[in-house]
Amino acid sequence: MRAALVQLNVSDDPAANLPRTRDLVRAAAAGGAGFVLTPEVTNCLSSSRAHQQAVLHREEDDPTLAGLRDEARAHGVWLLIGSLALRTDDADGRFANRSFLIAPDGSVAARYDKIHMFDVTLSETETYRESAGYRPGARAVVAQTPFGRIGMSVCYDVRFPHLYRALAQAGAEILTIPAAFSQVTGAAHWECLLRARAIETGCYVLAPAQTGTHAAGEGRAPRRTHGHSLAVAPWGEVLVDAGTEPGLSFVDIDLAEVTRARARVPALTHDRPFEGP
Ligand SMILES: O=C(O)CNC(=O)[C@H](CS)NC(=O)CCC(=O)C(=O)O
Repeated sequence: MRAALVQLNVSDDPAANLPRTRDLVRAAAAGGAGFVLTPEVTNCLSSSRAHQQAVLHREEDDPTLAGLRDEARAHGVWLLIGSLALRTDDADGRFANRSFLIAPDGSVAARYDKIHMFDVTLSETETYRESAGYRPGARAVVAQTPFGRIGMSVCYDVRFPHLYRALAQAGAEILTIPAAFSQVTGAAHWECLLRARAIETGCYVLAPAQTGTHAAGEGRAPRRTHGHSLAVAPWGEVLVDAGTEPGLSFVDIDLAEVTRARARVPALTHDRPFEGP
């Protein structure tokens, strides 16, 4: 099975982003991919709550979701929409950071709300308060496809290894980790974290990423993301690194590699109870 990682440089204008994303999904299908993956916040990357209020939709009427479901159906591909920023009915007005698995008939096969919120002060000039704008999820999701079971996650989740252990122990063979990783932490941690999650679980890791400079809204410095969409094999080798330009990367998935890695080092079955600390 061939997968394609779509690397994007989205703006804060969902209507401008969608045609570019559709073109890349179409090109991925034309290139033989049966599974296409897009990054976190495929519809809109914005740090301005006011702007998000103006341009974001609910799941039921989100044009990016509708357009990409059409694209999956038109080409008969499985599609992981890394995430969409969506309105919710929450009283506090927070959005959902929701990942979707779309089946080749265009239906929603699974959805996952990002659990861990990036509330981090990287420096005096770079702070993130994701939980102020987004409502965290509270449910881990494994979804069945004809080419393997998918353990879903988003971006900052990658720093919480117990989530991935739970996904793998629940049957996941492919972990999806779509991201909009910051340039600073990406340079320091991204590849290492992704390879560790693959090695610990004996899963493929597919991590489509945002890249480059993004508009940030009034009075804020532009956001910079790391790029380097990555595919990692269950034994830990990097199979594909997309660099920093938007575009497509293809990778072949063979579930026999999952079996082989886990047979060589069956750590996933060696958990032991312990007291303390
Ligand atoms: O804000 C949005 O609209 C979309 N969400 C994101 O870009 C999120 C939260 S700010 N980014 C991350 O989780 C980066 C994690 C990261 O960089 C790390 O773990 O080092």
